[in-house]
Amino acid sequence: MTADLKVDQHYDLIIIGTGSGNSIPGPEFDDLSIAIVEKGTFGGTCLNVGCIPTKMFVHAADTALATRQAGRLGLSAQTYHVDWPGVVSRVFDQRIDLIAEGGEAYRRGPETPNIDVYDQHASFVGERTIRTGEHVISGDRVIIAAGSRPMIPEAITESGVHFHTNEDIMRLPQQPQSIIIVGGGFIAMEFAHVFDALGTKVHIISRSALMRLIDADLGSRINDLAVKRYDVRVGRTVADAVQSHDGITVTLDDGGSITADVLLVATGRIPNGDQMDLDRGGIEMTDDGRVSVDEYGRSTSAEGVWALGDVSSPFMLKHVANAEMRAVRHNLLHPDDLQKMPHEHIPSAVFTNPQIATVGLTEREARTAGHNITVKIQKYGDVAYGWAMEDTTGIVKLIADKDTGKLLGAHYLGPQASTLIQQMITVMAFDLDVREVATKQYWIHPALPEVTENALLGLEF
Ligand SMILES: Cc1cc2nc3c(=O)[nH]c(=O)nc-3n(C[C@H](O)[C@H](O)[C@H](O)COP(=O)(O)OP(=O)(O)OC[C@H]3O[C@@H](n4cnc5c(N)ncnc54)[C@H](O)[C@@H]3O)c2cc1C
Ligand SMILES: NC(=O)c1ccc[n+]([C@@H]2O[C@H](COP(=O)([O-])OP(=O)(O)OC[C@H]3O[C@@H](n4cnc5c(N)ncnc54)[C@H](O)[C@@H]3O)[C@@H](O)[C@H]2O)c1
Repeated sequence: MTADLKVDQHYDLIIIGTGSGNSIPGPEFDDLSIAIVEKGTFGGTCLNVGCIPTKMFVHAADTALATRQAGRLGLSAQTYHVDWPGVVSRVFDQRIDLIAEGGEAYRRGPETPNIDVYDQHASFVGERTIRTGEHVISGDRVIIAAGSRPMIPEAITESGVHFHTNEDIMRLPQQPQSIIIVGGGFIAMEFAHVFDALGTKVHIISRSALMRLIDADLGSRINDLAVKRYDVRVGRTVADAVQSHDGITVTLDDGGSITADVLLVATGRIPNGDQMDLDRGGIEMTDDGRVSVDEYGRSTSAEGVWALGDVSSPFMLKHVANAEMRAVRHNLLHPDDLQKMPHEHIPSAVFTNPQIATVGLTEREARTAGHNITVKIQKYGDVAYGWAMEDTTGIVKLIADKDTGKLLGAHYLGPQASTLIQQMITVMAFDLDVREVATKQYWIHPALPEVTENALLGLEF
């Protein structure tokens, strides 16, 4: 396949993508020649346009919203001014961009002399052979860690209007007065909170209910809360869009229309394998567009090729990409002692307001799986710290197996959900019996985890 190709350089290892892929080469790899190929900004999605900058915006938004809601605590407070360019500069100029630049300089510099960096798009031209810009390089082993990109509905691309995604919305030069967000999942919910809390009028258009895959008891509350803050159009999609003096006017599939300053598209993400001529490398894809790997991260069709993270994983989350990276790194170093990709009890959190966090099965999934279940929904407002916060909407929902005492699912909607859930992640990871978890440890009084304690005590066996 590669016989008639002139290969400029051969490496022991090629890594495509510097998100989680960049964490593979540690000291154990110092005696290997390594090529890292990154066509975009060093550090990938999470660092540059994903998890980290969004949460830096969310923290500012949480502060602004807490100020807006301070009246319920008997305080009179107000956010007088949002210095949007200042927020953007704090996030990017003072933090993110420095980290990305430092990461690239480190890989290009004298500390990692065994590593060459290529900065052009990589595509396969043969078995474990890649073209990147003018170079053709080959490797004994290749790791595809090329991530994913935003999926844009055809009606929007065809309309020709200027739209934003997570890749540029956080670098807008000025805060918009109004924004249309298309999508009702993780990204839409986080940005809707950010913009609304900072004073932008938010319109959401979502084909499905907001957070469609969440447990139904949380889902109904999330959707009820959202309509109080945003103009929400669920069950709708975009039929057309036009640019005008006033901004962008989107026509919905029911004939309605919305005009706003800017348009943000957050309708899901596509793994990037489809842009890499994988077939020329003999690399199979799954029906839903991911690089096909076995439970150890090896390509199911191409010897010596591995994949990890969004490009191959069923879970598009950074902690999963990192965990898969650790498994693949171990497997490269210990071919006789392979570790499985850790895909059990994967938690996630959405940093909207109120926060959402979930691990394990929803009630419906637990019932469908045939478990004999016990369920408890505990309100934040029924524990002391919930009173302190005057919380009226937060809940914890726990689902356990009545026969075994094991936790099947934990779902939080409310302040600090992403932190509170960590105890339930531990319970599932270590397969603890919830009856003991409730009673055989101290719970600090009157701290917020008492909401979890009460939920556990409320499970009936
Ligand atoms: C707005 C947003 C917020 C998010 N927030 C969270 C969160 O709070 N928590 C969480 O767990 N997850 C979050 N995620 C998901 C998380 O960012 C991803 O799951 C994670 O970054 C995937 O890592 P990766 O290494 O697989 O891919 P990436 O980090 O995307 O890295 C892939 C790299 O490969 C490069 N590349 C792609 N194709 C090629 C090619 N052909 N040649 C050369 N280089 C190539 C890309 O430029 C990119 O730098 C968020 C995602 C988004 C978009
Ligand atoms: N905090 C986090 O962990 C975090 C944050 C952001 C993103 N992520 C990851 O990134 C992934 C992608 O996020 P996302 O929000 O883009 O996708 P998503 O899959 O979470 O949600 C997509 C939403 O877009 C809607 N939609 C799809 N096509 C549409 C159309 N044509 N018109 C109107 N609505 C449409 C869907 O109904 C759904 O509500 C997430 O699934 C998650 O894995 C994680």
